Amino acid sequence: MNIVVLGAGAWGTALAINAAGQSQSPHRVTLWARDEQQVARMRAERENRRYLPGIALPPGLELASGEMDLQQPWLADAGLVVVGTPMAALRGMLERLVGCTAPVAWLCKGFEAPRDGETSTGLLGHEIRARVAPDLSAGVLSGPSFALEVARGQPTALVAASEHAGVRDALVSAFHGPTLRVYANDDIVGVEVGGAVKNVLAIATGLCDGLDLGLNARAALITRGLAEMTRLGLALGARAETFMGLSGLGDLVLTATGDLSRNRKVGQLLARGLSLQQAVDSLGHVAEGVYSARTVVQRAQKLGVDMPISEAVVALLDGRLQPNHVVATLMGRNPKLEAM
Ligand SMILES: NC(=O)c1ccc[n+]([C@@H]2O[C@H](COP(=O)([O-])OP(=O)(O)OC[C@H]3O[C@@H](n4cnc5c(N)ncnc54)[C@H](O)[C@@H]3O)[C@@H](O)[C@H]2O)c1
Ligand SMILES: O=P(O)(O)OC[C@H](O)CO
Repeated sequence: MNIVVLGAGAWGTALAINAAGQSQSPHRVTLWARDEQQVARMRAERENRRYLPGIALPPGLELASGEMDLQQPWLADAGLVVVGTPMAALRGMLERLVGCTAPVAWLCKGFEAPRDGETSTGLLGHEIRARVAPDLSAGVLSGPSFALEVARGQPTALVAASEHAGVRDALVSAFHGPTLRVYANDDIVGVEVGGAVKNVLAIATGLCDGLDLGLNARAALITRGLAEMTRLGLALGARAETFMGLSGLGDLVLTATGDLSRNRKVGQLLARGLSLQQAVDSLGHVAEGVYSARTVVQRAQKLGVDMPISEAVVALLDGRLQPNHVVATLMGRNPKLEAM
């Protein structure tokens, strides 16, 4: 299969390395970045030092830069197009892929920021696709996966979610291999809600751990976070069992506890007294929870869904709640039934 990965950040590069680097890989893999200088350096160094330092690009991995449109020769015969940009760039990429006949999958996890102020709320990837490129066969590749571990070939399980069987099958054919298991799921709503909300919850557990509040508190945040993620997902039409899977519980546990997480790191840095801007600037990578948190809460409120942890994260990010008051605020709420 001819696989094209658009966006050479940490995750796009890691997946491209994985697909191109398998011994006797049946795939031809092209990694595209908009930054021509970055691609020139990657060609010279055979490494993506800015986003994935210390990992060699396999000899067979091809690199491309410049305009991204369907006329480009490296895109014309693609069997699968993977969009590896942050959520903020997904709409623009899908607009440029209108007319593409190959399956398309994005890797980003989050809600797009609202587009016209107070009147709209941010969208998940499949909702953007339905508006700008309804004829594309598309889906998402998600699940618990730190880019560095995938690039190193450490064992990982992902989930390919789409309403189109052809997209799920293409993702499995492209990436399932000795170190990656790719499961298929037709509940794209559930998979996308899990991927978006876990980033917000990881900010909360990063804060909790940064303040040394203990393992009990972290377990409580993860468990009650899973409950609120599930409530939002059900209200948006997802299936409950998806939240017990890779993109729900799996990615929540990884991101909320793993020190490779950028979202968790934001919480830890806020606990140390850094401002949000300082925390975001120090990462050098996108932390989608920072941009999705408000939308998670807005959409939950519109649907009448209670999401107290996400609300506390928004208050923290907005500066309305001081770091050392977040967990006390959550603990101070009235008792309730666990099932609610
Ligand atoms: N890093 C991970 O471990 C990981 C794992 C799973 C999912 N994700 C998700 O994948 C997405 C990308 O994450 P990442 O870690 O690769 O981010 P990153 O910050 O490492 O890199 C983002 C890349 O996107 C490029 N980009 C930004 N806007 C663009 C545009 N308009 N056009 C083209 N390229 C653009 C940047 O130049 C950069 O190369 C995020 O939504 C993230 O949540 C990341
Ligand atoms: O580093 P984070 O917090 O963006 O998380 C990366 C992946 O989404 C983990 O699955």
